[in-house]
Amino acid sequence: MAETAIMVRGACKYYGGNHVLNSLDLTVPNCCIYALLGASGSGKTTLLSCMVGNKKLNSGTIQILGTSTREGYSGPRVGYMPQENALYQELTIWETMKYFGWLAGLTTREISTRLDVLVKLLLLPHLGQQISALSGGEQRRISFAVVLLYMPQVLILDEPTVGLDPLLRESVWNYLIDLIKSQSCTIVLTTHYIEETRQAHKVGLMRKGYVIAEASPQALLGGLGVNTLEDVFLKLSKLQDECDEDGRSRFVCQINDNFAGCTVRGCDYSNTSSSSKHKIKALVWKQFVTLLRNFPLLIFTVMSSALSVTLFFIGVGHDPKGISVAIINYETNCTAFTPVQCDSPSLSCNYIELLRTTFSDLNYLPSQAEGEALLRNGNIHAYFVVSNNYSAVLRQQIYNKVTNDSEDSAVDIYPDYLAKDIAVYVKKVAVGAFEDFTDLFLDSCNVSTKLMKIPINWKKPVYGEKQVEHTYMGGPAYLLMVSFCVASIVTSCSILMEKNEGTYDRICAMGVGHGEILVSHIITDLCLIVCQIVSSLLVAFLIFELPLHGSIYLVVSLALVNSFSGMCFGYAIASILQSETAAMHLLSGSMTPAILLSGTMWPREGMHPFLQELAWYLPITQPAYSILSILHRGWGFSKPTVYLGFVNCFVWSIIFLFVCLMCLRHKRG
Ligand SMILES: Nc1ncnc2c1ncn2[C@@H]1O[C@H](COP(=O)(O)OP(=O)(O)OP(=O)(O)O)[C@@H](O)[C@H]1O
Repeated sequence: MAETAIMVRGACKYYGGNHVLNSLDLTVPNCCIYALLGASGSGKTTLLSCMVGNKKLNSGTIQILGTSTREGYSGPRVGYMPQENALYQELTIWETMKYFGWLAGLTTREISTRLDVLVKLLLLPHLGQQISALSGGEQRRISFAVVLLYMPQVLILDEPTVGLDPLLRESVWNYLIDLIKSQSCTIVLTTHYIEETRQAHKVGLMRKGYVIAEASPQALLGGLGVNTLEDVFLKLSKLQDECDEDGRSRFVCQINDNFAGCTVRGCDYSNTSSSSKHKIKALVWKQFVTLLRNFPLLIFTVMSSALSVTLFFIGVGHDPKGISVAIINYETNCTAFTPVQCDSPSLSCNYIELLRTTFSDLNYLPSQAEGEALLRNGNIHAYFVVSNNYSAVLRQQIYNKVTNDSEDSAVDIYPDYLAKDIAVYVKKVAVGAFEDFTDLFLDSCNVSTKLMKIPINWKKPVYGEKQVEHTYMGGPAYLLMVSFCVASIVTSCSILMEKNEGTYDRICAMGVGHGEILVSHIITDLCLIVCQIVSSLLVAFLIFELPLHGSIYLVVSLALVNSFSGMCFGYAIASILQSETAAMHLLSGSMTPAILLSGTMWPREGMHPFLQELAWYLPITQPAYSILSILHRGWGFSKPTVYLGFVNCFVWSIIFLFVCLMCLRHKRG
């Protein structure tokens, strides 16, 4: 077995113009504690992240136990304790240990046995306590216990003793020294407590992007003739600065050192490893436990689509109510109601009575000027003006079948066209009421009602009802839109939260693959999505009686594959971006055009030809046409409109998953 546990050669890492690692060399022999010292921001964490494979070097090599980290993560042979605690706040201490233990391939019994030792060593709190309820220091100890639990061959610890009291720090150091002796493991750690590294076998001093000296503490103290490691650091820093000022080649202090490490016998604990199946099982278990711990959020997530669909069915597509309309009737004041009579001098009252069935909020005004003022102030939606000899002229026009150019037989309507939908509705009601009124009038005069009919016959529609409400046309498409958006939000947030808590990197460093993490998320998120779809469809069909002429299986399958493509979109976003806020911005920025162009807000036929073409291939558009055809036309899978909806979802899912996997593989910053 190799005598060098970790070998770093010519490591370079930069962020823009900031050269954090500058051709750094470092050698960690087996069976030693290697303490990496350096000022804050000197690049210690960056180096450790590159060692465990969470970050990629721009150039240079890192070998851990003979394996290059460029070939991937080092797996459970290498344990990593990141600087942040990287724990799941919703889990209890015992669940945390079980989860990380399972990922490392331990059985529950082994976890329990080892935990007994760690509880005593690190004075861990009661195992049933939730991580979120622990203090910062307690969480730090749990984070440390996690890596000691599965006892890898190489432990990489980023500030393991920060936040611990001096007594505890001492017992931790004693434990680490015992580990080296009993398990012949190798430990690399960083710390800001310089003096505690006297107990390390080797100390590396890092400054300006590289290691300026690397030797045992005794050799460093003796070689530089000082009493403390603080003084060693100070002296070497000054020498490095002088060297830089003189423009000499870069400063490296060579110190003779006898520490040579040992030949690894092999760690008792380190030969555990977990199969993909077990890792996915552990990941899924953890996700379900965390979901259930956030029960109100879980319920809201599941019900959010159903809630939006409910609001859509209640609030969208219905005829406007409570429209306020004013009447200025110069013919008569309509005090007494009389049925329609052929020779009536107040036919306008009969027409107004028919209007009143729709416009219950109908006010009489004495003059047109008052109507105009009310309309301009936004107090009414329209006003109708009837001339003083309306009935006589209308009768003459209809009954004598003569064309009359007089305006007196017309009711003038003044609408507010800024509220265009309402103005159009007022027009529809006014025309409808007039048709009913002329029917009644002609009947009373024993004249055929056909006399006043427009010579167009609306026959029974091929699909749908004559009076179909927009709700039933827009509702299903809206359901798909909402479930796509909710799915992408849920999935992107679930991954990004894991990334930001540092747990993603931690489990990757343990050898859990991106694919395994993705599969586990797909399993959990799919369960959520199924619940969402079922609740939304139940609301649509059972409460709002959405008509269904086709196969319910096709509707459910389409809703599922559409949400699945939304999930994949969420994964792609989570793999490209780093924060939930950025993901929310991208989601809203990309979903709004997709929704606008989907044809549910406005027919695609009304768009610019280029947009029409583009919109057709976006997510949601084809599925929206597909679900409408299944629901209202009763079409089956053999119809292109139907199967293209499914094809669209599959193609987008594959594209999003591909983007996601590519980004996760190559984006190690
Ligand atoms: N993702 C990143 N993008 C840009 N700069 C980064 C990134 N990560 C780290 N850096 C920069 O790299 C430098 C080294 O950071 P690093 O966290 O490795 O320092 P450190 O020695 O571990 O500090 P500390 O002891 O305070 O933890 C810092 O200047 C930091 O701003």
